[in-house]
Amino acid sequence: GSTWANVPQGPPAILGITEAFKADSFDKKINLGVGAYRDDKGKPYVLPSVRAAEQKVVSNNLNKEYAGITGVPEFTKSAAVLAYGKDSSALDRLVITQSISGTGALRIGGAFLQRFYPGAKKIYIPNPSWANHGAVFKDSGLEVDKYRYYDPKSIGLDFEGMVADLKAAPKGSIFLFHACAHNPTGVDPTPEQWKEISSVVKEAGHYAFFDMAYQGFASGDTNKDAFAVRHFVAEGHNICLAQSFAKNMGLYGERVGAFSIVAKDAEEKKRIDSQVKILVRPLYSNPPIHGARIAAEILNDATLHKQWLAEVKEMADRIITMRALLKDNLEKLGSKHDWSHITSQIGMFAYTGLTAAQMDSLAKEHSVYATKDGRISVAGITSENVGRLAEAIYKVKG
Ligand SMILES: Cc1[nH+]cc(COP(=O)(O)O)c(CN[C@@H](CCC(=O)O)C(=O)O)c1O
Repeated sequence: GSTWANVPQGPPAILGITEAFKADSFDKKINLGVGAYRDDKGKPYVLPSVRAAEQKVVSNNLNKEYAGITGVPEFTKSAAVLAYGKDSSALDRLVITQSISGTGALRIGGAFLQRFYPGAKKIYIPNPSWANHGAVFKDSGLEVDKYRYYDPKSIGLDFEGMVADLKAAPKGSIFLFHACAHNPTGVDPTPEQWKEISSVVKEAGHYAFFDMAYQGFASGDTNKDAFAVRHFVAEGHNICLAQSFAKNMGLYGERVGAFSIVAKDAEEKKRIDSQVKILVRPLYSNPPIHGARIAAEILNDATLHKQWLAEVKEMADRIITMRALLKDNLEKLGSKHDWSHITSQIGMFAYTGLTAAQMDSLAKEHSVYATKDGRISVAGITSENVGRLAEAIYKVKG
């Protein structure tokens, strides 16, 4: 028999929605599946600041030699400042390595925790969380458990449940937090709630792992979106952090990210840094240089940095405008439901509260494609399709 006779058929991945969308011949079909920004014409958007930075990189005529194991230093140094803030006490005790975007950063983090975390090799992720979190940490060799996060009744944060689960977990547990723009719900703790979460985490001696895949893309302000990360560090949590530049710089396919660990001091930083290198070397040896060079140009050149901030704010503002338009259209159609969650949620996604069956009807009867959990990528909404989208939602939910 064949070598691979025992390989089972797996379920379709998240990107399966895109296949169904592509197969649909209806000319007004709408894809609200994948978490990638689209402009008001529904087209992928390459930020002008990214194009300009890329021109600069190309004109520098650099060679194509290997980067070091931890990547392009001009990138990792500036990514650290972006996340932690230029005056952060973390910067001189920070271990940071470039990664294969956010996913790669999470994977390095999971693998490092599996090797060296002194407590239980188990990570608690929010319920619900990004579809890939469970698999990334499971494949890292960690046990994965969930903490209460989303409240279907209020279509908001189950803050009491979250705090209760933080308190109930064994002391010194690892918790994963979305720094901003929670995926898939778009529901974030308020700054006040983050302060409470930080003290509960400190009280219980838990370890905080932040996933910041949308810095700047959530509110349009990179500092505001980094509040939770910076508050935790200021409160003395030596966190670890996964950064992605897929969305806020539109560098999706360039796979630009970073993984960092805040160490106690310079001596600890040296030890951790050596072990991160030992972990990364046999994984992929060293990361791709082109995207990191583009990101470094943007972050390190004052003019490009300013231009980029304006463009990332523009993307965030378009998303916020589409949220308001969808809510208004639903109300104009006469829907009696409270749709305030559509505008109170933040970031790429809106958790509509629609059931899997209703999401199925959206696809089958209305050619609107999104994941079964009721998540829609707001970036897929345009001023041209928002009316039809509202009608479709009104028809399946009322
Ligand atoms: C919270 C979160 N963390 C990490 C990542 C990883 O991104 P990257 O830097 O590209 O490795 C994503 C992308 N999630 C959106 C993109 C598609 C995907 O799932 O992947 C999404 O949920 O649609 C996240 O939403």
